[in-house]
Amino acid sequence: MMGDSEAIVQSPLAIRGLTVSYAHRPVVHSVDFVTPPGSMTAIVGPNGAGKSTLLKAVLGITRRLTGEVRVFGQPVEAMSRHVAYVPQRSSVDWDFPATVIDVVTMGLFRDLRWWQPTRHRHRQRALESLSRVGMEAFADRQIGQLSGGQQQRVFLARALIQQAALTILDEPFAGVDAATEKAIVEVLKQLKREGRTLLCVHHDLATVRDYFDHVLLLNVRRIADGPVEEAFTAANLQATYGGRLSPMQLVRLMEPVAQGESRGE
Ligand SMILES: Nc1ncnc2c1ncn2[C@@H]1O[C@H](COP(=O)(O)OP(=O)(O)OP(=O)(O)O)[C@@H](O)[C@H]1O
Repeated sequence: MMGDSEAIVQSPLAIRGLTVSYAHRPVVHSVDFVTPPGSMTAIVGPNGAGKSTLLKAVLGITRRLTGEVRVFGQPVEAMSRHVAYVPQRSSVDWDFPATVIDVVTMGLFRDLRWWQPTRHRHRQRALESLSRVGMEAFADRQIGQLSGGQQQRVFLARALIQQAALTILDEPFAGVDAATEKAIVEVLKQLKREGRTLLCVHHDLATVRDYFDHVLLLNVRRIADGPVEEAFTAANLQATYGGRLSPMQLVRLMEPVAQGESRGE
């Protein structure tokens, strides 16, 4: 049986007592959460539940009021090269003049020195990442000329090039078509098969059980977390979403996914 401290050292992400406040109002309150290695976790909760804020606080983009974030037992600040981040597409200025390959190569910035020109080897790595998301042909395109789904694939390629142990994604399926969603899910599942850990803010409750093996239900506080079959229950969803989910929606969400069937298709 693994002790608490051992579990934290082995865990790609361990959060303890995390609180974030805006204007003295806690929007994330006293959250404890540990990801098992190689897991794929959905963070779900209603609008304004603090999901994006939690991710940003983990990454140090937003200031933590209290709490501790550890990556494989070390403070996250010392482990940033092992953590890749796919931000919300809407949070980025896509008019900024940059090509697709520029954006993907940015994923290597911790390996580059300012005096080093981007080497042929780096371009090759960027092209490999782009080919994993079906975007190799767009390498020299301006990012402002891409569709929403293509932008999302480019962001994913930027995370892939990092070969990080932990990848954090904020709504990677928002505003993408079914084909892109399927392509992204396949890439994420492949990362999981490689033993990498994924943590993903996700809005579509109907696909949680098909795409993810773990879930964190959040509404300012941690309502529940664990393997999907244990934590993604009608009672926990009710506690997280309150009256926003009808009894019929809850019943549908509890129906098992048929073997070989993907709810996302
Ligand atoms: N920079 C900010 N300054 C002040 N308040 C903020 C800021 N960012 C977020 N908030 C507030 O914090 C709360 C949590 O926001 P957050 O974006 O983390 O929620 P979310 O669960 O990701 O929501 P959604 O599902 O709508 O994306 C909201 O009430 C939001 O208005």
